[in-house]
Amino acid sequence: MKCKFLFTFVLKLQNSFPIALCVSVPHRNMTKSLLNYFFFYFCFIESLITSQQTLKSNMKKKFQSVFEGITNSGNQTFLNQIYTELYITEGESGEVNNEHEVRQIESVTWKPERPETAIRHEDIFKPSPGRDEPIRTVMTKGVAGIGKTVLTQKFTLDWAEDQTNQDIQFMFPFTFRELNLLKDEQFSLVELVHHFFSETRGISRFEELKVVFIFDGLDESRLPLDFHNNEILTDVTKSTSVDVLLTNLIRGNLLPKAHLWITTRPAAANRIPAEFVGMMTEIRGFTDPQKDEYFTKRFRYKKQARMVISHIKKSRSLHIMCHIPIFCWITATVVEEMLNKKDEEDLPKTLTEMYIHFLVVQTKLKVIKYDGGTETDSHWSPESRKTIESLGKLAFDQLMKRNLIFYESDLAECGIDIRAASVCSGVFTQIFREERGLYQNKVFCFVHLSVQEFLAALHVHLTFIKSGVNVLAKGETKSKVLETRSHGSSEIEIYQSAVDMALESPDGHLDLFLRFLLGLSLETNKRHLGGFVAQTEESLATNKDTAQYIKEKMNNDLCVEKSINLFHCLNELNDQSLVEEIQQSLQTGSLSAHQLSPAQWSALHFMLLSSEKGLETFDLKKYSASEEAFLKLLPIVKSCRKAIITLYPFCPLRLSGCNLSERSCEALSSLLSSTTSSLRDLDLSNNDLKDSGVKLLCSGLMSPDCELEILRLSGCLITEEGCAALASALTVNPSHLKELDLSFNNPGQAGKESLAALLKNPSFKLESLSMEPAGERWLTPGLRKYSSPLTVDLNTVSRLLKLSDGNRKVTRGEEEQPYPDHPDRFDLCQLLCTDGLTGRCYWEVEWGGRIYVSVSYRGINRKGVNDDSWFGFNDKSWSVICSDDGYTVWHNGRKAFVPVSTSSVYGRVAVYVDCPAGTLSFFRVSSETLIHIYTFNTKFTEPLYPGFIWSAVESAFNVKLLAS
Ligand SMILES: Nc1ncnc2c1ncn2[C@@H]1O[C@H](COP(=O)(O)OP(=O)(O)OP(=O)(O)O)[C@@H](O)[C@H]1O
Repeated sequence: MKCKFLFTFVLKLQNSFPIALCVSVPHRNMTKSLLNYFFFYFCFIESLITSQQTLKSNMKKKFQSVFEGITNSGNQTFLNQIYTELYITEGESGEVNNEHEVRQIESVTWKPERPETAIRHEDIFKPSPGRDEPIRTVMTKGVAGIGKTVLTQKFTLDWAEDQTNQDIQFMFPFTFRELNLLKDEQFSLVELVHHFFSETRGISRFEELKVVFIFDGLDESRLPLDFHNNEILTDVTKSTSVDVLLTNLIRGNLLPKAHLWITTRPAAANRIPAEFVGMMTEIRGFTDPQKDEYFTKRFRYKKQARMVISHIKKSRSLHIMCHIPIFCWITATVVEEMLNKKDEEDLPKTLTEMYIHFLVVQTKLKVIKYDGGTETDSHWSPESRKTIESLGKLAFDQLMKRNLIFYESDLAECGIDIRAASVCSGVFTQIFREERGLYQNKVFCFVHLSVQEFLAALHVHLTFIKSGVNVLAKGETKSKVLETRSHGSSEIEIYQSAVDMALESPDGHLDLFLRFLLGLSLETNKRHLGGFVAQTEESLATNKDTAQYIKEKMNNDLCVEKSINLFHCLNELNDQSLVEEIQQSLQTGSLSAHQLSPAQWSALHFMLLSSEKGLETFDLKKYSASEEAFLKLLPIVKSCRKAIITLYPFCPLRLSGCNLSERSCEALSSLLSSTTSSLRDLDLSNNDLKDSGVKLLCSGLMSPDCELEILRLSGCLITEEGCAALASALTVNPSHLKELDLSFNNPGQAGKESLAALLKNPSFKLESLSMEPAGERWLTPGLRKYSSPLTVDLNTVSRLLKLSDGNRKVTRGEEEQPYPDHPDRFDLCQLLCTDGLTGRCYWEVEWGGRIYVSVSYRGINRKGVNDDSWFGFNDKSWSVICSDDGYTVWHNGRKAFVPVSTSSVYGRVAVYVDCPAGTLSFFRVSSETLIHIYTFNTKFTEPLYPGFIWSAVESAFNVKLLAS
């Protein structure tokens, strides 16, 4: 058809309704009908704009304030005033997570595997780099109280206030909680929208509009969401059940161009098949700076904010929990009330303490606000006791059934009638909240799952104190407990059964409950509850027994998460023994893998992860030079480069001389190829990795995600084959590795050439390649390849020492020996060997009695009996003292290590020194195995000389130099 007239209108009526019309009119007569058409069209646009503006204005009113449990008392908290940016990440993982939700926030530091791209909330639908197509469905998961609802609220409010996402024409925020109430109703999609958003009643089609549907709280959905069996529906005007509507909307059968945002707690994320989720995001909570920001916003006075921040930083448990915004709010509520009356020192330090104060604050508020009482009146009136008791029972019963939301019938089961419940929720608004759904149905929930867990634990205590019944016991045992109560053994049974129950739960849903239960058993905490919970006599002894029981459980092979929770439990019981043990070992030197029990391992994990300073370099030898230790500490190795708390992304990984084998290479390879690995510097020297280990490592090295710059493989038993594997891995991934150390291996001519060629090739980043010394000699396993024979320097030998066995054995003599005068001779009972060491050297000696095995600069003082000449007591020498008290390491008069007693008066020690690297290591030798004692890291400025001291006049004290 030929075009006679062509009208082109480009109208921009309103930001979100840009209209471009390009109309060709085939005939002049058609102009009238065209104008008619425009008239109707503009009316339609105008009605859209009006609907949008009314909707925005209503949303502004609805979402400008946030529910914080105080709506009933008339106060308002403005969202924009308190809103603190959250750390949201994009992650592909749609995996089901069965862990307890509160514990997951702690374990974020343990799971840095998933890809991490931080996203700002307003960009949730924007395509991420490398992805062009728009995202239809975004799912955001996050644990209870992490801020999912607040986030969707902020997203909607920003839109309604014309701040962000103005290309979106309509936003429809739904909650599953409300949708549950329409479970048995029939609607078309359009009717459902009209039902909740009456402002849009003038609009009958949404296909051509840019709309966003938000569905908050999938975990609370009581709709079946049966994606497999629900009928297919494509007509937005056809009536059906809400469940069918939702499954079809999510599948994209209805409104395929709409955007969907679904939020959920992690455990329910899999209720929507992964194929219908375009992008998975996760709210990780507040980072450390965001926690500070939250408290700074929350408190009117800066001084108060500073005090709270410094207080929570002192307490590990509180600081971790403040990742969760709702816990920040609980902390702020409690601290605000207490700061007026108490010093910072008296503020709650453990989780249980914090929740007890929360309860006390709420109960006091009730006395003042609702009962007309004053601050000095007792807050534990019979009514408030009764209320707390009923809530406790409800909390416990529902927790055992895993219910977080309760209906009238649930309350009736606990003997709470609906009227009383309304009173509870009206009075203790911050503890128990009443949700009013459509049609005035009432649903109840605790303001946070942790509050339910706390009240449930309180219920267990109260029931036991009142009636002697252990509500955790089943059937017969319950009454047995009642009988045995008088014998004083039943209280501990409660704690033991709670520990067992928590350990049996696969998803840890009783973990926090257990922490509270144990926390409540402390006398100090009972005192905080001031008479509400009676004190029992045997508590102190019981606590000790419970702590012992927990430690025994920790020695069973538990998963990391479980033992971490038990560790928190010990903290609640005020039992610091495990931490102290580890702290002492760390302060004084090294930990041996063979000495650590599983419980101590958890303690070490916990302490490393909680280190406030973070890890700048991870040096495995500091903890334990063993493969077992490496594999156990791998989560920390990973977390030291990606974590919310300790962010040192480029920390070098020192694993030299740690007895690692192929097993570790596999783990390292996956670390190198993980998308989140920011490992740049890896030192694997002096591990017997062999070619097979290097090949495994190469698969990580060639991954496009590996950005390693420095790799040290010196003394790793590598031959031509390993070098070839390295050369081909670098050919695949040539752009990162700058430094490769392959000295003390046997690369052969071919190996040397293949790698040297890369050095010359400009397309490779490689700048430094060390391959000397090289040769067959370096294929001897372990450090013995560096063996160097020792020769006693006869001019240095004290006259108190006697030589025998061709000068290889030295004994403390009873009489002075007639050695000639010499300026190098020691007055002290010690000697030095002849050759000054400058490279890598290793030697072994047998000792008997009490002997110092040392290295020293030649310039050490020879005359007189003073610290200047005594090995280990000046800055020129280093010693390990070997005796039946154990091994102690000394330098410059300072003791570096106090290990457990050896209770043996003779033994074998090995010394390894790498002069250029500045490392000096001492080992105990037990059936040819080297057990690491201590490593000094320093800078040697002169050649080193091996030496020995005999510290007492005992002829049995001797040193035997072992042949290499
Ligand atoms: N970004 C934020 N800034 C300030 N406070 C916040 C923020 N997010 C959450 N909060 C606080 O935490 C409380 C709980 O948040 P919210 O209800 O959004 O959690 P949720 O993840 O939806 O939890 P649930 O899964 O239990 O429904 C809020 O009432 C508010 O006090």
